Amino acid sequence: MGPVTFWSAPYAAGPVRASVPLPGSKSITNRALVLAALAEGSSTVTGALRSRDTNLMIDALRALGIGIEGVDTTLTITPAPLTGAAVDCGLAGTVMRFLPPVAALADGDVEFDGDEQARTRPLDTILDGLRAAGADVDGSALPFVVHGHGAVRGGTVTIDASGSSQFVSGLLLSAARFDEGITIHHSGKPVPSMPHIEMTIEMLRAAGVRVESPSDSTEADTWVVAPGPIRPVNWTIEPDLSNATAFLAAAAVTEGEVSVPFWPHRTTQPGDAIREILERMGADVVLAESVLTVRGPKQLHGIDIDLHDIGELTPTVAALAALAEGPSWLRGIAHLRGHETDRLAALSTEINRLGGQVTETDDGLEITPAPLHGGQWHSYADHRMATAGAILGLRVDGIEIEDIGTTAKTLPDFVGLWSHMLDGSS
Ligand SMILES: O=C(O)C1=C[C@@H](OP(=O)(O)O)[C@@H](O)[C@H](O)C1
Ligand SMILES: C=C(OP(=O)(O)O)C(=O)O
Repeated sequence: MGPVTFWSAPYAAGPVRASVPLPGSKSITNRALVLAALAEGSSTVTGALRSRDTNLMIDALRALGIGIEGVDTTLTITPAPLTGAAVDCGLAGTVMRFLPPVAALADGDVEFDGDEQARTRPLDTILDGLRAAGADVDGSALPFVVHGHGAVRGGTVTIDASGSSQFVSGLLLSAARFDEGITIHHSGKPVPSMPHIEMTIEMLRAAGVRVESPSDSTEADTWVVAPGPIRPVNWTIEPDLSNATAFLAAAAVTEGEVSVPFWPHRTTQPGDAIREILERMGADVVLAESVLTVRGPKQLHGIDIDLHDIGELTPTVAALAALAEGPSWLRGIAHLRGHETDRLAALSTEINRLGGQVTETDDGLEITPAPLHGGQWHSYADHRMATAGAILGLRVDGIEIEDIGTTAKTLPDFVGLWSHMLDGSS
């Protein structure tokens, strides 16, 4: 670990006005890579995100024997027999939850490890689920080993996926390659981040896999994947809408105007919900000809919102709420305690350090706006904590953000894009 560095978050003296094109979605890129690796022929990925999380996925698949060629955002993936390997998950939920089922199909031992902080992220649910599907797995958290035997039986498994939707997505992505496919029953509190499971299902169907989800059967909380081939696909990746939210928030908090081009008309990305959130908070939001434009109001309203399905947006919404004129309640997000860091604790600690008034509840945050002052903002190796600090910095002079480089998890050029966005502002 290098020395701790702090970045002076730029203060916006006036309204921010900019158009900001964003790189590809982390969630779609990493699903496309996994499906391409398991397909029956070569696939391409165009507009891939290249960031720490996606590069870890690429490195891991290569280590498992998959051919991945190409430069930058255009990749060709050529499946090959899966072999034993060592996989570095970093802090990437998509790598640590999507690859164990792939590893179980390999011939040989696959050793998983990751960042120190990743060792506390929940994994037991998916590793137990894999064992129930007949895989040979040692361990319940990072580091762990999957002893691949070239095939997985599959069948019916019951898991409690209330901690993360990625437990369901991870099993679904590989299940067509299991001898019996898979039937997943969820038993427990509601599964969070359902749009991310929809994303998995849509992408599986695009690759010719037969999937039944609760929305097309009478059985709640049950997903079924039939065994069968995964077709190669030429994937085109949408821009990352969750990363876009920080830039759109810049317009919302400075009475500015920010546009994001190539906004999809229909998407499973949770980031799309920022449109409704910003409107409810008083911003003017227009989607026309694939360009999303947000115009900030004189003063943002507080919001009472259940973010269970779209927890990824919490750090942005918390920053907006801290700068609003009335109180906000962010609910349904207890599972954020298992994200990159305990995001409920991190957001309340850091906003309060700057003079804010945030209380953690059982399943969320209560945010009462208070005059904020400059000071240090700790990132906890969490890309979205760092970007939340940057949003506050636009309105609060003197915020110093620890380890802004952590944004490379999903957006390596955050500083460049943020500075460029501010170039044209007065
Ligand atoms: O499948 C995915 O790509 C993701 C699912 C969600 O995870 P949780 O269900 O753990 O919140 C989300 O928060 C994460 O950033 C990405
Ligand atoms: C929770 C997140 O990431 P991960 O994919 O590592 O779970 C996130 O990006 O907000």
